[in-house]
Amino acid sequence: MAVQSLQFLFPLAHTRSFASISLPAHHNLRPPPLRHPRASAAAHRSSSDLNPSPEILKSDDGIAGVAIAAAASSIDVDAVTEAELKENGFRSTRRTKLVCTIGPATCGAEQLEALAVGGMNVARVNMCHGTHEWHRQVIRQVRRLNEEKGFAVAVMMDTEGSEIHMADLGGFASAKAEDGEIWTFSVRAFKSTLPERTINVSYDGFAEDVRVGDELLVDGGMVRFEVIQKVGPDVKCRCTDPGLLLPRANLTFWRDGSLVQERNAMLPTISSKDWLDIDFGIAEGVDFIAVSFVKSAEVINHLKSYIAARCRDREISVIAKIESFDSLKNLEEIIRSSDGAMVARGDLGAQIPLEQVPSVQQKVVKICRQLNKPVIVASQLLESMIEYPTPTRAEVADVSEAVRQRADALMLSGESAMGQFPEKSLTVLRSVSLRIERWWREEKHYEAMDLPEVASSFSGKISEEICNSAAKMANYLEVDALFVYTKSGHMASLLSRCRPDCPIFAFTTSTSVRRRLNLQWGLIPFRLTFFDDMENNLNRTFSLLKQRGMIQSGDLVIALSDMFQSIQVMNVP
Ligand SMILES: Nc1ncnc2c1ncn2[C@@H]1O[C@H](COP(=O)(O)OP(=O)(O)OP(=O)(O)O)[C@@H](O)[C@H]1O
Ligand SMILES: CC(=O)C(=O)O
Ligand SMILES: [K+]
Ligand SMILES: [Mg+2]
Repeated sequence: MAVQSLQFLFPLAHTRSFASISLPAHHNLRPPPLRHPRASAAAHRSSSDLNPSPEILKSDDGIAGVAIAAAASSIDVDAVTEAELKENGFRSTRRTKLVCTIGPATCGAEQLEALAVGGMNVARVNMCHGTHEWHRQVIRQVRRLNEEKGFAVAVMMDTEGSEIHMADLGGFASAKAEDGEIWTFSVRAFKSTLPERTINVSYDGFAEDVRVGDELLVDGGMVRFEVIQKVGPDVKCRCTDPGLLLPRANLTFWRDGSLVQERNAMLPTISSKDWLDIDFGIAEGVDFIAVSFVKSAEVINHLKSYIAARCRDREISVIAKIESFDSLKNLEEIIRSSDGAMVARGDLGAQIPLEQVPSVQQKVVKICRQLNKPVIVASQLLESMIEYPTPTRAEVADVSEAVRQRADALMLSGESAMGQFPEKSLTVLRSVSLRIERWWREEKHYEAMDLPEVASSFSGKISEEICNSAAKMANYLEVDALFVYTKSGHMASLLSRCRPDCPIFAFTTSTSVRRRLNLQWGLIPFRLTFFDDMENNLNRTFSLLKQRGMIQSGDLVIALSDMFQSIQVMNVP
């Protein structure tokens, strides 16, 4: 095996510090091959275009349907990635991850499997809707699919939060508000059916807080009303922008062009109902908890210590949803304390003027990258596909922009939860991501982003330097893949932060770390039992991956490990 290795052996407290560079004698330092043959072959093969092409996920042996056992001697591979790798080659695997909100349109076993085959990396359940029983079924179904069919789909639970929202629509899936119609928003408890054109509101102080003349925005402005009269607990409003009212839609009210935050500003970010949902999520083993309407870092820290005290053997990542006016005031501090962030553009667009949403998105994506936190861009990416089978050109441009910003993940909401074309929507996200990523690589559009140091310890600094250097080397040498052996997943995420040109194969010992890595840009997570030495790990990985046809002799890889703090460059034997 041709190996060049660069090792930084991190000193334990009682050993002496030294760094070594070892090169096997037979191997000369030579200029890099201009283009690796495998890489150029892959680049010429079209991975996919805008036309839905589900066949890219099928392989000759129908791998997506093959069960993969988790024995100590084997490797757990995402069946979908495996098929994508075989089909498209290393360089053309998708780097942008995809999150799908699960709802009535996608909660069945077959629909969930279709999403997993279509490239869903994370399934999101929104606690604003549905019962615990419903959510439990979905979560268990995802787990079953992972176990039986070799997927590595992670589960994200999204809290309701205690902002003001409408109640259910008395059993109706939606209601149409027409221009000029008078609707009543009320906090009264109606015993039997709701009177016509009446909406129940979740927040008791509603009628006291609003004033005649205020503008009421449903779902971030999808429907608008003007408050015309207050009668006790009832608020009469005239519809000024018609549209569809959906159950439990968010409500905000504006006065003289500014968002009104009266007593509702005192509502807790995590309500008592949210705490019950969080307990439920912990018990069901979710991988991520996304916290709605985060206002400060304290709430994130509080939740993290709550989780740490309850799950000793595994971790749950806490994602801060950036969707409130207040979150923008403490943005950096919130992101720093969290394990990732979501640009939740739906509610965000109801709390700040719409024209500010794109710049906030760009800012959040950038801060997350700098602080090494995964970031999800969410809401209305393909909104028209709730009803229609093709996206608008503007939606495709929006998706492209998020991919171009190199966000870790894109999310479907209503498109997959209750739309008519969930799988097609996912196909559009997948093919636009692949196409834009490839274009970006071909055009060599590297943005020079300063990556400030994030490590707090000396050993952390070494890991960070190793990852930064390895990513640079990978681009320069045009290697086929970076291999990283990491127990905690940290070194994999540091590599992902560099957004290298080649995919990152992340090997980890834990299925839970593996699922959580599935949210991060460019990472292809595998589960593997580690040996104590790197040589054995590499040899076994090569032979397992070669057996599956995922790598070939001669492929050029750079391997890193957080156990040995080393960089090795080699051709697959
Ligand atoms: N579990 C569910 N059961 C029923 N309907 C659901 C469910 N999850 C989502 N939906 C439907 O899909 C729509 C979009 O989902 P989404 O998760 O974006 O919710 P949302 O109500 O807009 O809130 P959020 O701001 O938390 O995203 C919802 O408005 C709802 O109509
Ligand atoms: C995703 C979400 O919560 C929003 O966009 O509001
Ligand atoms: K929510
Ligand atoms: Mg929201």
